[in-house]
Amino acid sequence: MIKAGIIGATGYAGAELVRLLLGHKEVEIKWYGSRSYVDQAYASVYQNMFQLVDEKCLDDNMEAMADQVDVIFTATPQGLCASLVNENILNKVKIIDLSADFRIKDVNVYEKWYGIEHKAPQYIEEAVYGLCEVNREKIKQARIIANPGCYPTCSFLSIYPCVKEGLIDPNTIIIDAKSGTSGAGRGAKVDNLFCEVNENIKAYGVAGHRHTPEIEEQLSYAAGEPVLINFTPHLVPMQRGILVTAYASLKKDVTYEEVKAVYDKYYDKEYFVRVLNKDVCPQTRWVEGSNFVDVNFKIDPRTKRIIMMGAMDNLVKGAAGQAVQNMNLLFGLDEKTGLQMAPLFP
Ligand SMILES: NC(=O)C1=CN([C@@H]2O[C@H](COP(=O)(O)OP(=O)(O)OC[C@H]3O[C@@H](n4cnc5c(N)ncnc54)[C@H](OP(=O)(O)O)[C@@H]3O)[C@@H](O)[C@H]2O)C=CC1
Ligand SMILES: CC(=O)N[C@@H](CCC(=O)OP(=O)(O)O)C(=O)O
Repeated sequence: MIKAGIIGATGYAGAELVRLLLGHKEVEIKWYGSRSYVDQAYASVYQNMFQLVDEKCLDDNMEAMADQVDVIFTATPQGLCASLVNENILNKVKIIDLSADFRIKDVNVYEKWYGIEHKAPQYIEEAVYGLCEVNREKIKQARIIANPGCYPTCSFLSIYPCVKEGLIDPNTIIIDAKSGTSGAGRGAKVDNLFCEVNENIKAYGVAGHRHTPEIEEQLSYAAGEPVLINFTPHLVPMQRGILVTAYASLKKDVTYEEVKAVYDKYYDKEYFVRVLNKDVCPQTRWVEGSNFVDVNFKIDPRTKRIIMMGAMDNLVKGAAGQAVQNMNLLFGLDEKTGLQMAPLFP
């Protein structure tokens, strides 16, 4: 059995990790880490875990945790994982960080966009960006996994084949994305109150959202050249789900069949990326609660642009599910272990 500890088990991403790991036949959760609920029963914080989890919440002592577990998930605010990790810990356990601390290779870019000092820049280079569909082999050898951001996962996987095969001019990419409010976490914020969110849709972080450099960096690797994008997220009155609609100029005339062949080349063997049938648009409801990303595209011959679309559950493939997928790779398990649940509907 793999022994797991979660720092931030009481947040939304952490709670989703608990749900997924309870259903994983090779994992035992040994440490439910919290900041505000230390010594309180985990099931008193999340009543869905009544009679399923008997343990109490513990603190965020990563050193002590590292003596008791094989893998530590950090589902905590930006900066916390970097402030805790050290060589002694990394010699004992694998770290899967759901925050952005190790996603961006240039520490100056991280510090500029996140507005905080990076406390462990010495580990940025060795950390592996945990997008399994792209970095599978590197992930297997890693000590630290930088679990990708939710918007970056959905955006990148929707666009990746077109960039990788040079079908589009990557510097014309515009990404319009929408997220349910669980993406903002459980912490109380006025912007996320029911009256602010319900019956409303709003853009935020326009021309400045912190996921912009993460998406640009990954697209740059795929394109083999620096890529600049426009990225606009929107908050929508749903609990879960991310929908991405991305636009880019085609470099040449292409047919549906040619582009479909490109998507199939990258995703035919990828269980968690479903390329939908012609003219079917991804919808968040058809991936909810699952680790699937549904993608598709439509060519607009009038404007010579292509519209690339993706839908995903921000808490599953966008966070906890992807973290479990990474853990499976790290421990030599079938990548799908514990993640083969069908999407939830209605
Ligand atoms: N929500 C999402 O869809 C996604 C989130 N993520 C990332 O996952 C991480 C967690 O996000 P999310 O679950 O939404 O956030 P939440 O606000 O819901 O949860 C934050 C968690 O971190 C704990 N925490 C906060 N401050 C500290 C601290 N100083 N020391 C120890 N623990 C602390 C909280 O503990 P307590 O509650 O006990 O105070 C809580 O368990 C973030 O880095 C986020 O970017 C990534 C992809 C998607
Ligand atoms: C709706 C909402 O607020 N979403 C969050 C993104 C989700 C998240 O927690 O970010 P990571 O994926 O980088 O960890 C945001 O815009 O900051």
